[in-house]
Amino acid sequence: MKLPSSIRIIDLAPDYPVLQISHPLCSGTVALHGAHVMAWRPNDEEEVLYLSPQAVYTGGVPIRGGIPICWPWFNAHPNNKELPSHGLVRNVFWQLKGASESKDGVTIKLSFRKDNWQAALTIDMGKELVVSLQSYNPSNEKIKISGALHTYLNVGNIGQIRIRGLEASNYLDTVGPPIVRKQEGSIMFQNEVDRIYESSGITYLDDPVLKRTIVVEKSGSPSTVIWNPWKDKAAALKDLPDDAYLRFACIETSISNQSAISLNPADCHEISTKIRVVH
Ligand SMILES: O=P(O)(O)OC[C@H]1O[C@@H](O)[C@H](O)[C@@H](O)[C@@H]1O
Repeated sequence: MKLPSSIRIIDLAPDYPVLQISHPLCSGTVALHGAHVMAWRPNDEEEVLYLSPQAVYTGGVPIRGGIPICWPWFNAHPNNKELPSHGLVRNVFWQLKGASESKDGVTIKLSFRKDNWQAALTIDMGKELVVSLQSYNPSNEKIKISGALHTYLNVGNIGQIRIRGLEASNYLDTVGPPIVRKQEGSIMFQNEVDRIYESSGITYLDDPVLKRTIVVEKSGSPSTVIWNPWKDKAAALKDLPDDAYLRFACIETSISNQSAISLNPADCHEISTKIRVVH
């Protein structure tokens, strides 16, 4: 495939191709492995996504940071614990289907198919980042899908950020025995946070250290996951520096397993996340 001048392909590791985007409006990196947006920033901004300096670039290993695509289920499989966490597609190479550029940015298209699981991802990168995941049902039977666009956002200091937009939403708190709670006010981080909010609304991450607000809009997604592993869990993750929990918060455009979507034969469902920075 002939790539436009603002996109070039390099091997980050042997047999590990990534697309490097260098456009007048933005720069970024997309791995074919996992159809993974590893980095993105408008050219006048600091990096918007957090990418672990200890991320592993080998087939079969999910990349820590950026935007992992969790699909067709979220976290542990709902009834088969032997299957990989967060689905089938974050640790395999996707097919590159298209790459184009315009004055507004670049568009990259990737696809995945294994048996009756078929998905496509469109990445629009410019002053905003839009990632859209289409799930298809190529089979003759109804299938169920859930998952997440598991976005790691780069922050100045986790202890000083605040997430708005989920006030008054119910959430499933999964730190300890799962329990439903109601959000009071905005979210601040003082320990591990692992929550599935019932919300299809916009969220705002206010960062007084980097002096910016990251706005996350979404569609096709009935739940928003907020995650930070905090100190002990971060230390247990080999592909994350011990103190890296201070540097990111995940706001995940998701479909929880509880609200999995049924797809009839030939049906398609799209979830999409749109990220921008405001000052
Ligand atoms: O370590 P993984 O498989 O990438 O998962 C990271 C986290 O992903 C989040 O989406 C989940 O809510 C957490 O429970 C999980 O720990």
